[in-house]
Amino acid sequence: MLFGSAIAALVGGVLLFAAIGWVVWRESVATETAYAGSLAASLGQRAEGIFVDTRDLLAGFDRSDAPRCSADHLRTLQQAAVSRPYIRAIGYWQASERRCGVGFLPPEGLKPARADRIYDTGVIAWWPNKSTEVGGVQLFLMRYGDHDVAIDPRLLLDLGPLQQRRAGLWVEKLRLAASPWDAELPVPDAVSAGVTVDRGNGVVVSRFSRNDLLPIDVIAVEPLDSVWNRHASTLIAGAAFGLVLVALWFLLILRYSRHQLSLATELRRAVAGEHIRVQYQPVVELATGHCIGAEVLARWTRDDGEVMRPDVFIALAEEAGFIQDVTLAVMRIAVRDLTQLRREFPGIAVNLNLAPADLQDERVGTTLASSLAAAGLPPDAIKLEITERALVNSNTSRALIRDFRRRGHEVAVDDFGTGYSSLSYLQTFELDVLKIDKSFVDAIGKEAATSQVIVHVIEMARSLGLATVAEGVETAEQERWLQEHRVAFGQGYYYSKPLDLEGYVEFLRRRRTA
Ligand SMILES: Nc1nc2c(ncn2[C@@H]2O[C@@H]3COP(=O)(O)O[C@H]4[C@@H](O)[C@H](n5cnc6c(=O)[nH]c(N)nc65)O[C@@H]4COP(=O)(O)O[C@H]3[C@H]2O)c(=O)[nH]1
Repeated sequence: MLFGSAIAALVGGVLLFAAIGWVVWRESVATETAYAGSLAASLGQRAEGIFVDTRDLLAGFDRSDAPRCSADHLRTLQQAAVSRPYIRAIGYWQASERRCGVGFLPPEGLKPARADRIYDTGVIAWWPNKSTEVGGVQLFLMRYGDHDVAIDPRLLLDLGPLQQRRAGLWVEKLRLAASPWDAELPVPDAVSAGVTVDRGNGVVVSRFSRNDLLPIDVIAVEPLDSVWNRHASTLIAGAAFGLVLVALWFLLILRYSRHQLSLATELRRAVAGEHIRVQYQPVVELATGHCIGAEVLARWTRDDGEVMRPDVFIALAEEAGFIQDVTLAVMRIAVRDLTQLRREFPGIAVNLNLAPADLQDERVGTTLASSLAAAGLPPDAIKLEITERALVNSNTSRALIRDFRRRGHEVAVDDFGTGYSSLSYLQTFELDVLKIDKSFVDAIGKEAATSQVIVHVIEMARSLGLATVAEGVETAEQERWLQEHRVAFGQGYYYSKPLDLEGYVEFLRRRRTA
């Protein structure tokens, strides 16, 4: 069972780790996808900017007063060409002939053939071809007004550190530039605008299109692998860290489980070896101050002297499945002590705590009956306390409670108010006493919301015909309040802490003489 929870913890840890990994990976892909989209846009906007700047430059030349092809005119053109790396030459046209120009030109000057396009924007374009080739590079010519420029198309894409990315620039259907220059790229018509994740080909493809001056398209392609490569180190570091955490978590759970397991074994040994002790906490009649009995509380001191709290070791025995052995051990001591107590204090009774598992079969009931009979004690010498969570809706527990009462035991519901039992639910069980939980008694005289709940609990008990015992009474003020509200019995440090048998006998003697 304990190892079961260790395995569950491991599976939970691994699942959590996987979930975190998946989210990190998805975020990485999303970031990269967004970046790939913005890559096409930024490359496209830059190319567009070059065209617009060039058009403005050419318009400026047309406005200049310098006599055409004069030294002044050519100097102005030269300055403009030098300051723009993508401009290889600037020329002046008269009618349909290039008259003069500057730049890196063949000896006979540029003699471009017929223009390829004349756009409504006033731009005239020559696609790169043999007649625009200078120094082995076919240039893109763009004329506006009476001037033109020869642009090195390779410089239209500022590629920067592209890594495994590929990008291309199209003007109309013509691929003007690409990086790398022979990059395999889909044509713009085959790609929808924006960003597309093409898992089949393992790429993210983005397209940017603009038609302000010329119709341009930029396609950028990014392999999904490169997303992994870029984020691999972060993911691996995260994974390693996560694995270390899961391993630590598992070791911790394993250690805890082993500790619990060895603790359970030690407890089982203590129960079998009759090393479980008990203490008695007096229950007092509030109207008279008489002690009418006590609650039996189990005590366990470990082999190394450590005193274990009962709510810890009772839960451990429940989890490990031998709580009935603990109940029977406590019962044996209580019956033995009762024979002594009853000689001096006839009519005294003790309350025995039953765990939910004690109400699942008849073992506790039959052993209790035979033990009492063997000791010559009447059944009313032992009252039974059942926690609210033991009042499960089972026919067995209902029948067993009925049997206990038929045999003459009073049955109390313990820690009432800490569970979710309603009045109508309680009605379905045959009970005698309702023990009001300490948390409600604590709230007496305080402004806490629970301070009102106790009033309802008392009324509820009354309407069901149940006697009431207030648990955890610590002050005279609480006692007074409980008396005023006609609560029958009280138990708590105000009267006494749990006592060994000798201490309890002393307590009873003092109360008798008081
Ligand atoms: N602060 C404070 N505490 C007070 C006061 N009056 C009583 N108590 C404590 O409240 C607990 C009352 O027992 P419980 O509600 O049945 O709660 C018990 C009961 O549920 C369980 N338990 C103890 N013995 C047995 C047993 O033999 N069998 C089963 N099944 N459960 C047991 O362990 C729980 C804890 O027991 P204990 O540690 O002995 O703690 C006891 C007692 O020492 C008070 O005025 N102030």
